[in-house]
Amino acid sequence: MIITFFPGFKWRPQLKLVQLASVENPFVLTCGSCLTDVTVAYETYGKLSGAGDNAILVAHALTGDTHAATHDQYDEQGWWEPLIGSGRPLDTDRFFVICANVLGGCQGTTGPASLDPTTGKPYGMNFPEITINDIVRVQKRLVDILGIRRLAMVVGGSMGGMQALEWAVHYPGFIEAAVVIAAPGYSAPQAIAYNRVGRQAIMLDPDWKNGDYYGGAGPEKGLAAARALGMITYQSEMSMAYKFGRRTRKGQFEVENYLDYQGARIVKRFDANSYLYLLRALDLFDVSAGYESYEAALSRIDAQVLVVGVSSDILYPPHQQQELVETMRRVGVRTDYTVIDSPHGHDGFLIDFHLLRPILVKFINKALPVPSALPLRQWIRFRASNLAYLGARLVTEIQYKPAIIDIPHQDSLFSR
Ligand SMILES: CC(=O)SCCNC(=O)CCNC(=O)[C@H](O)C(C)(C)COP(=O)(O)OP(=O)(O)OC[C@H]1O[C@@H](n2cnc3c(N)ncnc32)[C@H](O)[C@@H]1OP(=O)(O)O
Ligand SMILES: N[C@@H](CCO)C(=O)O
Repeated sequence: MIITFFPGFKWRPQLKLVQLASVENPFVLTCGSCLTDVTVAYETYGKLSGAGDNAILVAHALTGDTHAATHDQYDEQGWWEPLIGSGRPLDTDRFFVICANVLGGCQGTTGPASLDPTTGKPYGMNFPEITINDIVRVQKRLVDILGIRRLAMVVGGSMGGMQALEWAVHYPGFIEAAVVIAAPGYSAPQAIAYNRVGRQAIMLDPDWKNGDYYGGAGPEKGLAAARALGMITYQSEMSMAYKFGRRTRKGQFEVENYLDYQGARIVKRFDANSYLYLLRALDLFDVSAGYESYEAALSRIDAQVLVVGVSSDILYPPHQQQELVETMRRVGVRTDYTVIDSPHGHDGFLIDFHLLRPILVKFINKALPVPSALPLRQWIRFRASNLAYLGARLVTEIQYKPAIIDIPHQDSLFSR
């Protein structure tokens, strides 16, 4: 087993590592290349039932990791904290929740920063091209090894939503339900265009060194610029107006400070080569790849599917989800569709938990009904945690005033 070389890899006590490919059992990628060592990092919550049928796979987005939620009160909050846990929509009293770092990532799973067994050095750009289908097939090896007979559900937003859809198409009969949030059936040219510019920012940084920068300074400026571009596409005109208005600090607009901050943060926690490979996997995503047509691919689905769009998403706008939904319905897939009315843009799926909670609960109750009524204690805990969360969110919303209204125009900044 070879673990990742990336210094930003964050070890957590609950992280588990498993080797899913070896020389005897290689993993053949869509591009035809072979990986003879695939290690996957994952975290789990709750208990697997004796029948191995209560597992939910949570698929993370581009720079996500295995830590979707806390394991105990001392633990750091996860990126989907309000949705996973006892009494929450992905109820760990009932479900066994798994979140694995994707193939090509840098948080424990094999990716470009891992050591290439043939050279003993990090793969860098020798890492083969990967696709969402490859990511999902690695996850299938993981769930098989964990003793899961059939997944109750796969759920994710953005790149995670693409994985959920890919699961439904590639493994019909193995998953009961899929939730596809803020993701299309295939990447549109505009999304590919953003990714292209992001990749160029990294590759034009002299410190990128054709991907061979491990052990030295990496392309920090390039990665920060790529992330800044990404962050713009994850938000909306309205959310930026709300958050930053035209306020300035330290001689910059606040929105510039914000992008600088996000750029500085990504270089500490993410590997630039992983960023390149995963952006490419997003570009290549087309759930119909390898099938006769889009309809033919989607008609394979026998899971119940919930598609959720975010009203202000400029990256994968709701009309892309609507097209996916219409096609699925046309070919007979049981499909629910909702658009959350959010000002937060694409990343609303990481922010608007108060909107996602009831949608997920309703869908789970429908697609995965509880065999018998919930015990009273569990029901009370569920309702109480729902109310507490809604209360906290209401307070935040009230404080969240549109800053743009009373911010004076500052010409001086433009002459810098
Ligand atoms: C998707 C997965 O599977 S996991 C990956 C999820 N994580 C990410 O995407 C990381 C990058 N994205 C973010 O940080 C996003 O903030 C979200 C989507 C997670 C949350 O969004 P919001 O709640 O709207 O937070 P917001 O964007 O306002 O603030 C985020 C950070 O910017 C900082 N910030 C806000 N305004 C400014 C500013 N004007 N100048 C500098 N920094 C700022 C905040 O302090 C906060 O810092 P922290 O994360 O260290 O606490
Ligand atoms: N903000 C997400 C990407 C888009 O959803 C992430 O960094 O994973």
